[in-house]
Order: sequence, then C-alpha cells, then structure tokens
Amino acid sequence: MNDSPIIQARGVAKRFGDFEALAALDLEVRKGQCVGLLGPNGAGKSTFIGCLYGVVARTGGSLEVFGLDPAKQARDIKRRIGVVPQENALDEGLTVLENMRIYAGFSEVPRKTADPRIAELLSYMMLDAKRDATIKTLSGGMKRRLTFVRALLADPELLILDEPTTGLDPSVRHLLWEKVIELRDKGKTILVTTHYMHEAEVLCDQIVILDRGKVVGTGAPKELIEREAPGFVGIFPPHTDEAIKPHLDPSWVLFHQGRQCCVRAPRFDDLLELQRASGQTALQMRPANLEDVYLKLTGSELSDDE
Ligand SMILES: Nc1ncnc2c1ncn2[C@@H]1O[C@H](COP(=O)(O)OP(=O)(O)OP(=O)(O)O)[C@@H](O)[C@H]1O
Repeated sequence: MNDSPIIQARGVAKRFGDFEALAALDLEVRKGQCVGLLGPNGAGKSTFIGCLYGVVARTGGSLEVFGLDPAKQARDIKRRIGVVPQENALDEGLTVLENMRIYAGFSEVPRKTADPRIAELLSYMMLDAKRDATIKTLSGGMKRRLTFVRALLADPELLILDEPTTGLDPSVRHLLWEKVIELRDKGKTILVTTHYMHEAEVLCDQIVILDRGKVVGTGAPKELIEREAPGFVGIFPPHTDEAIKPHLDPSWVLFHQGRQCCVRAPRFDDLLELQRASGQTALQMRPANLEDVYLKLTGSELSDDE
C-alpha cells in the first residue's frame, strides 16, 4: 500500500515583495486525516492553500501534493482536489442545476455521469427541491451547502475547506460538520481552515496553528491542550484583576479575553479556592480548550507581567 503523504510541505515560503507571508512552513497530511490550519487574519492560511493549488507561486521550500509539484503539475493536482473557497463564487443569475453543470464541465466530470452525480449530490445536501431555483433566491446557508457539494463533483481525493462555516447559522454549521465527518470516516483527506476553535476540535485529528506566516503549534487537539494550556479556566468579570492577583499561585496563568480577567490553574479546586480567597465569583469555570491554546500561541494571552 502506498502510504506516502497526500501533502508534504518542507520549508514552504512565500514573499510578496519584501513581505514574508509564509516562512518555512512544514506540514504533512496523510491519507484519511482531517488537518486544521488555524491562525489569525493574515497568518498565511489562504496563501498556503494557493500554493497547494498552484495559483500562488511559492518563493522557497519544497511542496508535493500526491507526490506532484503544484508549481509544475497544477493541472494534474487540481483534478484530484475539491475546494470550498472562502467566497462561494456561484453564478447568481443561473440556477442550481446550471451552476453544477458548468462546474462539472470545469471538473472534467464525463457528460454521461454528470447529471446523475449532480442529482445524487443535491439530494445528499438536501437541495433537490432547489434544483431549478436561481442562485440569487437562495439563503446564505443554501449557497454554502451548494458550494460544498460542488466541490465533491469529481469525487476528489483531497478536500480543501477554506473557512467552510463562517457566518452560517448553527443548524447549517452542524449539517456541514456531519458531512465532513462522514467524508473523513470514508477515508477522504481533508484540509480545513477555520477561526472557530470548536469546529477544529470537532473535525480535526491534527491541528497546525500559524501566526504571521510561521507554525507556532502542531498536534492533535487533546495533545495541544495538554501541552500548551492544561488545566481549568475561570473567567472573572472585568476589573477583578487587583482583587485576584494577591491570591494567585506563581504557576497559574492570568490573562484577558476582551475585558474579562481569566485564570488558568491546574485543578478545578484551585479555582474554587481562588474564588473563596479573593471574594470574586467566576462567571464561568471550564476545562481548558483549544481556544486557550490558540490565544496563548498567537500571543493574545497576556501574562501578568506583560
Ligand atoms: N497578492 C498579495 N500581495 C501582497 N500581499 C498579499 C497578497 N496575498 C496575501 N498577501 C498578504 O499575505 C498575508 C497572508 O495572507 P493570507 O490571505 O494568506 O492570510 P489568511 O491566514 O488566509 O487570513 P484570513 O484568515 O484573513 O483569510 C496577509 O498579510 C496578506 O495581506
């Protein structure tokens, strides 16, 4: 069995003039993995996706997708990738079916199989009743569902989802998650960018966190939490820092989320003791999660002495 990686990036760099959008990015994605690429706006996620797809020319490093170089063999790679871009890019004046047919043509789906495949996918995403509706009459959630199944037309080996659920209501988000999990369980390889940490925890078995073009953290969600931000977080109301600070153990971490004052401590009981000693009541106490890791690694977690 060929178990070479689907994506192998070594030291991938991209400069736009003097600006370094990606600096020496290493990433390996194996068949059947769902890998999440996280990072603040401008971290370089879309630039990397562009490099994979051959639309952005990297300026350094080596990159292979299915063992091929996107700088030289983009066409062969594109044929095997399905992309859900940040913007839906549907033709608003045409119907659902017309959009799917046009895309089937781009994706080189043979004419004979295109219509049955389109029918199957519209039904898969519960869009069959909208087959003849014009795109401009669809809701945002329907357009996103259509963009999602459009990416599946050629039954791609690798699916790239660029912020697939941004701005969607929770019911559509959950539907898309269900479908991504189904595809992952069937052995599809998936690369997803997202700003939703919970989405990354639900979908991804590996996470890569980028900040200003550099990898700042990588691992399975649970591993990352254990390594970077273990324990429990108490979220206290604004302006409670002064009351809390004298009661902190040096090993605990004080940081801010907006104006709220947060404390991460190893044990839940530590937070109960902190409440008692400081006379402050936490708004919420919860196990640390990927958001805590993200805030720490991308520099948003301000420690006491910063
Ligand atoms: N064609 C370009 N010319 C100059 N700079 C660019 C170009 N494309 C991207 N950049 C810059 O490269 C950096 C990385 O951008 P990129 O779109 O990859 O970030 P991102 O992580 O995808 O952000 P977002 O979450 O907002 O989509 C940004 O500072 C962006 O302004």
